[in-house]
Amino acid sequence: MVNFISPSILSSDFANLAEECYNVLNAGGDRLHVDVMDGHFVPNLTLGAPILKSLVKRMKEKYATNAYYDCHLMVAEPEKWVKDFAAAGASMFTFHIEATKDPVALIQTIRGHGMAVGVSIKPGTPLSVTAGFGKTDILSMVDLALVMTVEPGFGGQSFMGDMLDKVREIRKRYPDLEIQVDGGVSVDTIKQCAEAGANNFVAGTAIFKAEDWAATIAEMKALAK
Ligand SMILES: O=C(CO)[C@H](O)[C@H](O)COP(=O)(O)O
Ligand SMILES: [Co+2]
Repeated sequence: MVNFISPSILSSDFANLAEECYNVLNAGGDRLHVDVMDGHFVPNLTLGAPILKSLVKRMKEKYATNAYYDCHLMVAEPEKWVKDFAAAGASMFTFHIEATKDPVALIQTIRGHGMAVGVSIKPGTPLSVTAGFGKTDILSMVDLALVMTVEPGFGGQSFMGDMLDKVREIRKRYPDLEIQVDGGVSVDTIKQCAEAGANNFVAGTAIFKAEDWAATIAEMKALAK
């Protein structure tokens, strides 16, 4: 299975966002993880589709780069933002299972707008919730499952190792599904994530606050093999 390192731009210098994104991809980052927070679903505010749109445009025009924009929507009513994120250039739209009443319809809407679909689950939410929306398990309908390894809302928090039980359970049931872990992932914690079955590793602080981004990403990749 292919592994991805997804640098979380939450820990980048927002005043130099495009340059930071270009540099982190050059340092070996595979996909850009864009944390969208609305001050309701989580107690923090970050960025929305207008900033993503400017970033996508600058990356194309200045750096000739078509990056993969993995957008993690930590928002209430994610349905409201599908159209805007698609228009802004999002590659993947990951919503929280706790934030919607009708994930099946939401998944169809996201796909209808040409984006890949991810579903995310907070630490306190049992995995069984994803099976509670009719006959079909939500995990069988998506491209990616995001297991939060911190309480969503802020970068720089401590990794919650007990969340890896969810990763193991998903991997057992879905051998080919992309499984992302997000929160506190670093050179110290990535190996256990990979061993549990994750193949997509979000890291903000661990990369952007490191002195040598390329060396850190290379080390993370080696540990995840
Ligand atoms: O979704 C998130 C927080 O809600 C971030 O993606 C995550 O916290 C990454 O930051 P760090 O690697 O610093 O923990
Ligand atoms: Co995130």
